[in-house]
Amino acid sequence: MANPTTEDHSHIGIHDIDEETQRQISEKDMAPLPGSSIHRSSSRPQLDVSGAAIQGNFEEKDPTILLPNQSDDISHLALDIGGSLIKLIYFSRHADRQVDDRRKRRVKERLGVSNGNRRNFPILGGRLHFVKFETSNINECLDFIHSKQLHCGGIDSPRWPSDAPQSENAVIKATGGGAYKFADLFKERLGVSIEKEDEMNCLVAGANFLLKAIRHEAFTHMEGHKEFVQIDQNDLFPYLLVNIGSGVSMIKVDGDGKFQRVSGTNVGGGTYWGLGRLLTKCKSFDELLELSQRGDNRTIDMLVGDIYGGMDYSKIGLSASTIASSFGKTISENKELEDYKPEDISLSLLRMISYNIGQIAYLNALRFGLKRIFFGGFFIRGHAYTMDTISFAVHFWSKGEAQAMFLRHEGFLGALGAFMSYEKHGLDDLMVHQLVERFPMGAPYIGGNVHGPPLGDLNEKISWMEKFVRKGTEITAPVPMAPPATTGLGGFEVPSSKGVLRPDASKLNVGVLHLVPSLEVFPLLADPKTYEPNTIDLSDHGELEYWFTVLSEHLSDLVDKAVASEGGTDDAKRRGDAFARAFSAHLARLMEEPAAYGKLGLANLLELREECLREFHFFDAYRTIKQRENEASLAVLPDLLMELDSLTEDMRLLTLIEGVLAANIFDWGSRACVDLYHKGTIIEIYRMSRKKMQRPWRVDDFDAFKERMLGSGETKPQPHKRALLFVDNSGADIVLGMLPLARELLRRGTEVVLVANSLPALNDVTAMELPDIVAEAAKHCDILRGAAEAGGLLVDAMSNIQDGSKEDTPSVPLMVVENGCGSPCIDLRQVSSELAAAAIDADLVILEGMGRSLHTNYNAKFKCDALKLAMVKNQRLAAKLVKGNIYDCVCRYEPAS
Ligand SMILES: CC(C)(COP(=O)(O)O)[C@@H](O)C(=O)NCCC(=O)O
Ligand SMILES: [Mn+2]
Repeated sequence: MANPTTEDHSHIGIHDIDEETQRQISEKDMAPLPGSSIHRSSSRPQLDVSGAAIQGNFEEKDPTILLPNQSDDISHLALDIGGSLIKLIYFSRHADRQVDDRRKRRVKERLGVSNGNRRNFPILGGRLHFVKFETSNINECLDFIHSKQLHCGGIDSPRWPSDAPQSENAVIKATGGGAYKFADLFKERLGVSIEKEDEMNCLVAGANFLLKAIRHEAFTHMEGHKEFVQIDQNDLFPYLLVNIGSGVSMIKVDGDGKFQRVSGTNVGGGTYWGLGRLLTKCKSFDELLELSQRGDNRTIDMLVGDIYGGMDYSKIGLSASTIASSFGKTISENKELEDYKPEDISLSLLRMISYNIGQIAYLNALRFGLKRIFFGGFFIRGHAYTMDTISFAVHFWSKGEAQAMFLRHEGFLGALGAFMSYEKHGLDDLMVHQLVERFPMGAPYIGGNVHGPPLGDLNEKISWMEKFVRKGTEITAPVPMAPPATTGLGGFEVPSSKGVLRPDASKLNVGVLHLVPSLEVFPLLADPKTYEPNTIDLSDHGELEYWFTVLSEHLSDLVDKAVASEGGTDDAKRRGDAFARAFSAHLARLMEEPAAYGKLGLANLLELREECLREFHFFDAYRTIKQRENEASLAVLPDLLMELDSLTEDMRLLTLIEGVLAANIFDWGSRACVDLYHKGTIIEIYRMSRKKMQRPWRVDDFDAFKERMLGSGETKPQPHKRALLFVDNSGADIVLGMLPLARELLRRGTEVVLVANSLPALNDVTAMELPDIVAEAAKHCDILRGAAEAGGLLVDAMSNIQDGSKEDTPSVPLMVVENGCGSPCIDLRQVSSELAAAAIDADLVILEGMGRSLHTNYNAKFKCDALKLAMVKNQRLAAKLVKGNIYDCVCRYEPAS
């Protein structure tokens, strides 16, 4: 079976080259390379449609079109070269992993699935990576571009550029002063020309894109507390954009491309860094910032209390601790520069500049009647004190009327804007649900700098992880960053954080953006705007700590499984180690700052684990377990079906639901359950679990569900037209639980769509595995067979049906669709287009399992009838969610809302 990988870099072929050799190669190869440039007939990139061909099925609606002669490379890279920092954004395509999956094609034919709602280039998805460098180390940036071949397509590109025709006209989009200053250097070293884009245009385009397309982009930061703000796309304008770079620009933004620079100040990041360097002898901006963490500005600043003998000046609302004059105290004391602590100077300076910017920003907002102010630029660096001070100034002067907001991709506005100016990629109409932010994985860490994006090559990733280990405790996370420092009330007190701002704290604070054009919002959500997938709020620290511990404790077991799934080879062990380190590092990182990559829920943590496994090429750690359990369960299925068929309709429905709940015990993600599995065979545990199914369950809406299904008294209700069954685990769960339930629905004339994972996660069954399981089950059951045939599921799998008792009665179809994710949970804001298409005619949704119906979606409301079925296999969750105990069951039925 082909591995459904998220990316496949095997074509890169540099596994065998060690790092040192690679470095040497890239050093000596820095002259323009043959093949490093491409044809450009004008400064605007244009599509070369010669030789265009449809990829895949011709009959498909909106098929992918391959342009073999189109160099899509240039749009892979854009830069913002500022006075102190270079910000780089590049795009890597998802490697083409189209498998000849007939199930997919059948589903498309049957359901009329489109390629999402996007028709433009690029039809294929990809990733946006964010990287930055010190401008003074521009060579490091050039090395990076060169080593990843970003100027000619990138190593992630399906087309390796060696055969690309050479031209003098290769172009990279760039903004910022350095686009002018370093143009010759780029030409000389990489053989590419820089096309300059207007800085203000870029800032605005970048900010608009982020605010519209990224779910948790904007946040407030007051008194150390970070809160994400949901921006309504239709109510975004006007706003004030304050970009704090070396200097500060204040821009009134009225729409896309509609803006005016209304003000600015020359007192900005450059002032802090310049003055700070002179006064403290610090060698870098980050060092200066780190120093401020330990400072006390009261030794430098003149406070109201200093003037009023320790008293507040309450008549005009000034507390004793308010700063009356920044640096004012130094005039009255007979001291020299050396007598002051550099820490105190740095803090005082930081506060003075941040406050001043906040105040000027507010005055400009007032001038134009703007309520919202977004602050961006690399001066902020996600630094709590800076944000608190700015927020305080805005809040104070506006008397709470205006609000300062910050952007997670604060430093990349200009670079993003430059990237957007390549007209052909059509990023401008991306929707929030088509972008998935993922944790940056195994980022390279060179000379104290995190270089952000995932490394293309597995071997590289592993050796970086090994390097982390060699460096010992110094590095706890691939992307180290500032602790959640709080600065006390209004940013006026001494920073209270005991944490140390690491020297490389501000390097990166964002994940990798995955562009998945085919994702859609699940159409049956009652209110997508208010939908929140996560049930458990991890902003509660106790909760966070608990789940971190659970995942950490589970880790060694998981590594064993993963390594075994790859044959237990030395290579697998090495990857297993690297995976464990990377995952622990991410956990440590998130423990320090849970909101580092946007709002964090339990579902994100569980998905992170799966992503991390895939990153180290463990594509299906539970493969053997799943196979074993499927076989064992399929062997007893005929007996179960016979037993069910002997029951009355009422009893059968109850037994079926009991069966689903009982079989949900087979969950390799639960510590308690895994311990159980040592105590008996699958069938023994299944029997035991079924015996314990005493009603009432902890949440028990069975009677209401039964009434909807069977009616009461004489009246027989209409059967549902189509049911979507979100299935969970392999083995007994799917074979003895969900399939028999599906069969019952089919028997009653309801079409059934089994919704399964696109990628493996724990022991969950995947959409790719389901057709074979259904085919096996159908060998023993006419209902399943007829329906699977009607749904086009059996065409390949059923060539050798054993019992010849095929009936010709027309049947409602049984189908399988993928859900678009590879996690034990599901975020219904981002599902596959085939699931979205299948949902159109559905009037019943059944969510099964802890991940899909408890951790996520327990509180989700649907436009149609919904049934949530799960066994709670964790004591804490049972207590918290249903005030019950481990192994309690949930059968929650909610009619259409
Ligand atoms: C990962 C899971 C959500 C999977 O459960 P499922 O959806 O298969 O019912 C669950 O196993 C879980 O929450 N495990 C961690 C908690 C524990 O080990 O107790
Ligand atoms: Mn599961």
